[in-house]
Amino acid sequence: AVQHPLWPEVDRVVKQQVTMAKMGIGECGTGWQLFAEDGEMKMYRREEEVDGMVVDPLKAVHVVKGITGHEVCNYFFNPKYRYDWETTLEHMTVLETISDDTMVFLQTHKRIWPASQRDVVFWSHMRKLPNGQDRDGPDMWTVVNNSTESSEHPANAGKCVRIYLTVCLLCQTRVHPPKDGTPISRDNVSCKITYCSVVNPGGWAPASVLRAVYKREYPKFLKRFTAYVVNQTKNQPILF
Ligand SMILES: CCCCCc1ccc(-c2ccc(S(=O)(=O)CCO)cc2)cc1[C@H]1C[C@H]1c1ccccn1
Repeated sequence: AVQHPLWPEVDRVVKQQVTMAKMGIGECGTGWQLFAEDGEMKMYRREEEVDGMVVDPLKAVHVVKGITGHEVCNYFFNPKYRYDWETTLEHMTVLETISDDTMVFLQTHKRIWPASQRDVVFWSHMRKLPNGQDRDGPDMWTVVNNSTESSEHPANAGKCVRIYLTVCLLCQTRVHPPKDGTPISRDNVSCKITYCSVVNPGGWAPASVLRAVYKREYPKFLKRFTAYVVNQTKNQPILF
């Protein structure tokens, strides 16, 4: 089949992001600080500035009972659910559907005082990853979101400042088969979620404001999103 012009970039960025997401916090270089913890959820960030702008990379690890990696990635990737869990979203448009697992989005996010409102254009790709090592282990699933250009929606043409991001959601399903050989239920599955993101806020915003926003928004986002998936799937057959 004819390749979409974005495909080589999608494939390269997905492989690069999954490799980094698989690395433990210790292997990801130095300077990571734990900045939020809530039960199984641990959030780390590294303080980094590019041209005087805060672009702190973020890495969160969470283990959620009762859901699978395939289910988590479906609810993160599929636009029809996004308004349900993405609280900072003001508007979302699907600019292009490249395939059933690759789409291009335009999103405007709610303004965060005193900074100006932001928007973002990104491709989003969902993929099942071969479970290299232990053959019979459950698969891993990922969604990678990466900023891209759009000639119809040039950066900073309207009221919004364009932000640039790379996000990787990497999910590993864990099954704990019941001792008595009864069929597997949601009590026997859990999902290890690794969420990595680097957001360049585009135009200038005070470092103190950005860091306060990230500190507040990221834990809220991951807790709300995972609770949403648990609630959506609880009475449905398990999707491995
Ligand atoms: C002055 C603030 C400038 C930056 C505002 C802003 C915009 C978009 C985003 C963002 C855009 C996409 C994603 S995603 O993971 O791809 C899911 C799809 O929506 C994630 C986060 C983040 C933030 C920063 C608030 C911070 C923040 C952090 C987690 C959630 C919401 N807001």
